[in-house]
Amino acid sequence: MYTLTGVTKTYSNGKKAVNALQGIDLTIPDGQMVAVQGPTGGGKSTLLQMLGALDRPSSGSVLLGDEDLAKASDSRLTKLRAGNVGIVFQSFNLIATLTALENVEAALVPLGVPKAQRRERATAALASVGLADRTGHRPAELSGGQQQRVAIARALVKDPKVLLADEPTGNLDEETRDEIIALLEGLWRDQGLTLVIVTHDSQVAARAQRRLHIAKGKLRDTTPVPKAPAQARPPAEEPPAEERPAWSKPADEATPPAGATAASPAPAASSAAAVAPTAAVSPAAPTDEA
Ligand SMILES: Nc1ncnc2c1ncn2[C@@H]1O[C@H](COP(=O)(O)OP(=O)(O)OP(=O)(O)O)[C@@H](O)[C@H]1O
Repeated sequence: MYTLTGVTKTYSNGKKAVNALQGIDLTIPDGQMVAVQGPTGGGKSTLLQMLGALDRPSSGSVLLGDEDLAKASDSRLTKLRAGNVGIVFQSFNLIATLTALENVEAALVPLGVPKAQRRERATAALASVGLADRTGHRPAELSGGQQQRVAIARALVKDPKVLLADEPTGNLDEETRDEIIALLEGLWRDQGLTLVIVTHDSQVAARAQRRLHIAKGKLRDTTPVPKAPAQARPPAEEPPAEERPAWSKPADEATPPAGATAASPAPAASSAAAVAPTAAVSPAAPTDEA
């Protein structure tokens, strides 16, 4: 689980300081799928860098579990990143001279995984993204969607708890975008990952359980609140005829003919209690619907 409290990030661009994050408070429970949207320069990538332990905040705390990433040493951050977090970028960031298998294996080198295991795990990771038959191809021999699959396999081969994706579909056509999002959703559901996707694409964001919006370094939770089902018109307040005093009954009702039944009470109003926006706050057990 992430707990961010009062997170700020200020960059100094020459003489001018840029407040990229301005007092972010955010909790992300384990296993939640979160989309982060917002205008260019709003602070999305900076937030992702904080979550991915790629950078430290200027102030505030970023807890991953109970470890404060803001206070961890450089070597500890590297370890935390390697063991817990997989990151996928818009531009794939694959090494051009290596095959798909070698690109994925390379992620395990800093973890000290022996060569034979690296090969085995990388082969399995590529199979899990549907590329079992492309392990020997170099990036230039793969389509954009396939390259992104390699990048996803490279992020997942470390068996992370968290997968962060910065515009993962930004360089892809619509059909490939849908395939990659379906793949990420499937991996999220099957592996119980926490998945945070930065995206400009509302259709991608709509798939997430939780939606955040960041502009000028300030964060808002914009998860849509589910609409309560349409309510039936409330029944008249009038009590059933048999409970009314005789003087209030219409003449033909006041003395029912023998054998006639009493008027039925009006149907009870449906108990359409408003549905709370659970997705915005609850831990996100991946569901079968996703
Ligand atoms: N390394 C850096 N040095 C200086 N300024 C930076 C740095 N990284 C980001 N910024 C500035 O911080 C602000 C937030 O940038 P960030 O990349 O987080 O925005 P973003 O929402 O991801 O934008 P985009 O959608 O264009 O990628 C911007 O004004 C940007 O210019």
